[in-house]
Amino acid sequence: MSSTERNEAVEVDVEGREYGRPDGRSEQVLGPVVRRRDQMVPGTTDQRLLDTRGPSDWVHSDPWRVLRIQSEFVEGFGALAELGPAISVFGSARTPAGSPEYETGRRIGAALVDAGYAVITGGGPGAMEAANRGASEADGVSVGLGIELPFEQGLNEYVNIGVNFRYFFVRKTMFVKYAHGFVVLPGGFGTLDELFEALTLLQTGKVTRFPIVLFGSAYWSGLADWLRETMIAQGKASPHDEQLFSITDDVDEAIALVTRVTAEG
Ligand SMILES: C/C(=C\CNc1ncnc2c1ncn2[C@@H]1O[C@H](COP(=O)(O)O)[C@@H](O)[C@H]1O)CO
Repeated sequence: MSSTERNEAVEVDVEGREYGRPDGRSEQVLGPVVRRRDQMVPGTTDQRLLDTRGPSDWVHSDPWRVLRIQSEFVEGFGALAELGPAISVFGSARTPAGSPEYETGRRIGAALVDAGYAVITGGGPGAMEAANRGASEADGVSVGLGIELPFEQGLNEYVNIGVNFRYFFVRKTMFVKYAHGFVVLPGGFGTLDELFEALTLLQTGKVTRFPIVLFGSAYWSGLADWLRETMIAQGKASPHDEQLFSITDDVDEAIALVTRVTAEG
């Protein structure tokens, strides 16, 4: 005897599995959707989620990447929304632990905490570790926004809130969105990328009142000279764009400069 003969509401799918309601009612509830009589479909939503096997190449497609990107924004916003006032500190991943530059980063991290700020870094080694270390040793909030890189790497041990990102551009949004300003220690391409992202956002008015402090005049003055004498002199930026950042060698002055806008309200 077939299942349809046993019970009118129970039907058989193409693979011979029974579906429909065994209590005799021809109705199917699929989440918010109700299906009745000949609109009923085999199985449940959970069964289709858990039981199905099919092609998997869609995980490498752009629509799926869009969802992954969206989930990074969701995770980042969720982790950082309640952070309170914070400053992002950038600098070279290659700054050796214990070097004078590293110790300066550590002092800056601690001084920012003493001034009432959380410290956000890229969560990696070198200058990032130094700033996180100073912040954590001062019992402050020490945030590391890590990035997936082609080689094995974890968040430095001084991070006490960490979020790992796949996409650089999502991570860069977090550095700006959750900080009141940037302190930039000597660094390479990664540091310049973060610096110029902020400068571009400021220049184009996408962010306002966002102090950028370059720490270390011996390192940064060559760049500042080139910006003034070549880029601005040849009309590729405006003379007032030079005022989008400050340069200092003094930790206390760096903290005063980077927190000035916030302190002034
Ligand atoms: C080079 C090594 C590790 C790199 N690991 C990084 N981890 C997290 N964030 C990084 C890393 N490298 C670059 N960044 C980001 O760019 C900035 C530093 O780049 P730079 O080229 O060294 O200036 C930094 O602020 C990060 O946000 C092995 O030691």
